[in-house]
Amino acid sequence: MAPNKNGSVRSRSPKNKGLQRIDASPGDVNWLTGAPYSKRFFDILKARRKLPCWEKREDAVNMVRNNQSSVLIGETGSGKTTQVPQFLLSSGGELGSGKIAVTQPRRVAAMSVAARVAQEMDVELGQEVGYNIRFEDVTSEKTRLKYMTDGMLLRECQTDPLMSQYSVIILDEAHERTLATDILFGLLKEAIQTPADEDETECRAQEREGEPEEEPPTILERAPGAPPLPCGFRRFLSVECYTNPIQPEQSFAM
Ligand SMILES: Nc1ncnc2c1ncn2[C@@H]1O[C@H](COP(=O)(O)OP(=O)(O)OP(=O)(O)O)[C@@H](O)[C@H]1O
Repeated sequence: MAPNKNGSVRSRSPKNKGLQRIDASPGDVNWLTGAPYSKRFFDILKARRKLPCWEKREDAVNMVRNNQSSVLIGETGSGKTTQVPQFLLSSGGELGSGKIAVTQPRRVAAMSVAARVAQEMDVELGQEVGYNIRFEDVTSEKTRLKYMTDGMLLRECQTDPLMSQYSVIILDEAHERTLATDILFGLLKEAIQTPADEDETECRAQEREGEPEEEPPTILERAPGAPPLPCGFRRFLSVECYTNPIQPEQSFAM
């Protein structure tokens, strides 16, 4: 990659037009608000372009677009939490048609990541990017990207089991196996169940016959049909992305 006239390095432009707009140039306006971008936006963008996930942005979008459930694996600090939701939102189409939820096991993480992403997108926290933790809902009607504790999403499921306001649900820090995230796995799996998934689950059950001890399902097994997208890093952490195309005519038994 060669430095451009501003001295910054820009990676190969993705084919997806929505993704092209997050790699803004001076003079562009914010695709979310229509306002001119601030100087801070471009300072942060320079750093974002160097994150490992940035290079994989088109792959990440295609993976989530083409699969009902996906697993993203990358080393800590590679941009899974802050970047990938932005890629999905900006890519548009079905993925950007509803809100994007990103769960965090901890309240502080939900708040601080939302604040960081709001800065990166050059929007006011609580507007296009917000967070929802117990006793604190910093979102608005404009909110497209919502960081929230896994407990809050679980609570929402009680009144909306299909999580119909979301086009994508990302269960972040899934390896931590909090009770709420584990229950969400089950609820999401129910919500997106298809005959193909059932076949695959059945195959796995047959493969396991005769094994001396049942191993707990791994993250990959809990997201059937999900091809993992490795980013080639030293240490594996996981983010899980579930697309939930809104199909109001279908009813699911929960
Ligand atoms: N609040 C912040 N202030 C400044 N930089 C930040 C902040 N949050 C994240 N970053 C930067 O963004 C990069 C990507 O962070 P992000 O949380 O998306 O990574 P991650 O792959 O999700 O990591 P982890 O697996 O540890 O959750 C970090 O390397 C860091 O440089």
